[in-house]
Amino acid sequence: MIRVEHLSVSYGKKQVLQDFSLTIRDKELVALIGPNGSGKSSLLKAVARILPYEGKIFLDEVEARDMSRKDYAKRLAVVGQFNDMAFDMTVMDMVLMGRTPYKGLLERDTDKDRAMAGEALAAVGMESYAARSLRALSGGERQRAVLARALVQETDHLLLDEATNHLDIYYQLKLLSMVKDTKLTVVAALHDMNLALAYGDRIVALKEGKLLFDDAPENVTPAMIEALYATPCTLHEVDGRPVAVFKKP
Ligand SMILES: Nc1ncnc2c1ncn2[C@@H]1O[C@H](COP(=O)(O)OP(=O)(O)OP(=O)(O)O)[C@@H](O)[C@H]1O
Repeated sequence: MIRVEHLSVSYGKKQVLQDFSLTIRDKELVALIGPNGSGKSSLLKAVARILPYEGKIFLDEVEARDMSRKDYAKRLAVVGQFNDMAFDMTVMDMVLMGRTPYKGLLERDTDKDRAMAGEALAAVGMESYAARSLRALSGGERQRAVLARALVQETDHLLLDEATNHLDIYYQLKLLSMVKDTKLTVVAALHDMNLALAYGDRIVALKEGKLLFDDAPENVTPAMIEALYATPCTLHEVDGRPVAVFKKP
C-alpha cells in the first residue's frame, strides 16, 4: 500500500503539486493521467524519493523518511521516462544493478542473481541481449531492459513513469499485462487514455498539480476526460470495456 498525505512538490518557488493525498491499495494498478506538465512525474519522483517534498509518504504503515534508502529500494522500484545511462555497460550488468539493495559494499553478483537477471530479461523478451551494450539498444529495448532491472529488485511496489512511451503496440500491451500479472502495487503514469482505461483498476487524473478525479474506469465519462484534456471525446464499449475516441481539433 502506498499512502500519500498532503504532498506538495516545488521547483524553487514554483509549486507543481499542491496538498495532494492518495491511497493506492495493495496489488492495485493506478493509472495516473493528466496533460503535459500536470505534475505526474513530480508526484512519482517524490514517491521514489528522488525529489524533496512536503507532506508524508507511507509504504504500508511506515513513513518513507523513516526507511533507509536501501530498505526503500527493496520495497519500491521505478521505471523512468528517460533512461540514458551516465556510462555504457552491458544489458546484463544494468539488470544486475537491480540486486544492489540486497548486497553489501563490494559484494559480488551470485549465480542466483545472474539467473534472476536472465529470467527477467526473458520475461521482457530480451534474453538474447544480455551481452549487448546498452548504448547499442533502441529506446524501446532499453526501456524493456530497465523494466527487467525493476523486476529483479523484487519489490512489492512499482512506479512506471510513462514507461510505455518508446514501446511498440505489442510491447505496450505486453509490458502492462506483465506488470498487472505480477500483482505488485503499481502507479503508472500514462498518456494513452485507452491503456489507462484498459489496465487501470483506478484512474487518477491530475490537472495543474491537483486531483481532478479518482474513479474506476467504468465510471469515467467523456465530460471528465474533456475537462482534463480540453479535447472532446466519446466513449464506446468494446470487448466489455470503455474505449475513448478523441475528436480531431
Ligand atoms: N527540474 C525542473 N525545474 C523546474 N520546473 C520543473 C522541473 N521539472 C518539471 N518542472 C515543471 O513542473 C511541472 C510539472 O512537471 P511534471 O514533469 O511533473 O509533469 P508531467 O505531468 O509529468 O508532464 P509530462 O506529461 O509532460 O511528462 C511543469 O510545469 C514543469 O515545467
